Amino acid sequence: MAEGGFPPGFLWGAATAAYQIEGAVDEGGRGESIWDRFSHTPGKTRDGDTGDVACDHYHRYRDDVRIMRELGLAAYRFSVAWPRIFPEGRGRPNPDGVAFYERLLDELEKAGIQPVVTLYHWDLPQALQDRGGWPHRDTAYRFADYAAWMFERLGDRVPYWITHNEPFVVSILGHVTGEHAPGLNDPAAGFRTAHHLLLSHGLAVQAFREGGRRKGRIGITLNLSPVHPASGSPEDEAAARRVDGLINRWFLDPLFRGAYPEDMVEHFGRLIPLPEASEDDMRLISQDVDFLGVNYYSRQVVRHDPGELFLQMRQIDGPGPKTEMGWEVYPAGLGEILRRLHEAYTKAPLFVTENGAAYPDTVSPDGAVHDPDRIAYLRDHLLELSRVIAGGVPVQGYFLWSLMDNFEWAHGYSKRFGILYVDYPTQRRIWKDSAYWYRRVIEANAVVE
Ligand SMILES: CO[C@H](O)c1c[n+]2c([nH]1)[C@H](O)[C@@H](O)[C@H](O)[C@H]2CO
Repeated sequence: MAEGGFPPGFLWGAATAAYQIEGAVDEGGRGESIWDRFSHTPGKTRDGDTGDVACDHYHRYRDDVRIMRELGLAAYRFSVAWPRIFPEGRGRPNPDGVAFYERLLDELEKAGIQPVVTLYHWDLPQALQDRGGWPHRDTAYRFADYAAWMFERLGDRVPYWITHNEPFVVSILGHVTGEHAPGLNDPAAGFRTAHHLLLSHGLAVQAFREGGRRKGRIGITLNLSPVHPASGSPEDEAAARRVDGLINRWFLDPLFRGAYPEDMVEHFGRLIPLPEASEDDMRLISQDVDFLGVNYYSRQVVRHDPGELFLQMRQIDGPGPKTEMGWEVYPAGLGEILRRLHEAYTKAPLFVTENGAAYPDTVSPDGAVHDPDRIAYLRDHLLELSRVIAGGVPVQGYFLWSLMDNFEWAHGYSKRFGILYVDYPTQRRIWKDSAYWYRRVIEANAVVE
């Protein structure tokens, strides 16, 4: 392939998530999620922003799919809101809930766009949280029931299923730092959550396989980052290994090696009561997947800090330019992580299921949204991706985060990741320059200027 080129059939997509774009939180029989509860809790989100309306995608999905078709997307990654399917998280399914997703699938099918469905992108039914949430082992089995019901109902229409989006973020930000729903500060609960998320993934894979030879493929999406020491000192290198041990290896090792990383079990075991990892659990967790999704945004740079309780480390800024999230622009990290996965963890196909950047986009007097920094970010990461694929790593698709500006969790609507600008008061979608650019990339199946 020429520099910047991609193989024939490479899957060009964009990604979103239910709570971040749908709105209509009280429509169609939807039950409350932990993000409804969290975002309506004073002080939890910037300016008290909530996903009550978001991008009103629940009502505007036809127009949004039309834009996807005009962009030339081959695939669209979205998540199903569990509380729309099972308002109480369990029991009787809600026909109006699944009907919304069937209408969305109809539009995608008419547009020739392949659906990539994430079953869990953080919006746990509040009713399950009230019964203990992810720290409670039973929730893993409720997820498996939900997943099995979805496979039965939509299995013939969905070519790619992703069980979970970023179990690290759900576990640590939701249950240890408290920045995300349900807002707990309980490390033991965080590690039980991580185990039960992985267990629920395994139970869902088992249900998918037992449901007969389905047309689709199933995988999981992890947020993965290279972790670099701030200096070559042994202390900083050890700190980097510890952070790598939590962000990357705490999830990769169970999924692909059938066991938690020993160095980290020893490290955390001294601080926190860790959940039991039975042989049966680890066998379920490490079943083969058809693909691995990778969400990549930046690298981590860390130094040793004996005063920090959890990992004795301090994250520091890398020297590169920063996005509006304060994340260093570091395209080489995408190649580093993808090559490491292929060499050390799995020969399964890989998908970049999220990559993108937030910048302070504004609408210019000419009505356009000029976002050269985002185009530069995307171009540099796609050039790196092209090199990785040319080097033999089987990356089969790329999903830009995000199709449109949306509810950025605790940051509310203050951060814009979309290639479509959303004017929230009017809900107008305005193509940013990056949208026109991405359409040209897709048309060329190669990075363009
Ligand atoms: C370190 O970034 C994480 O991997 C990450 C970044 N992001 C994510 N995970 C989530 O999957 C999305 O819902 C966010 O909207 C998106 C942008 O913040």
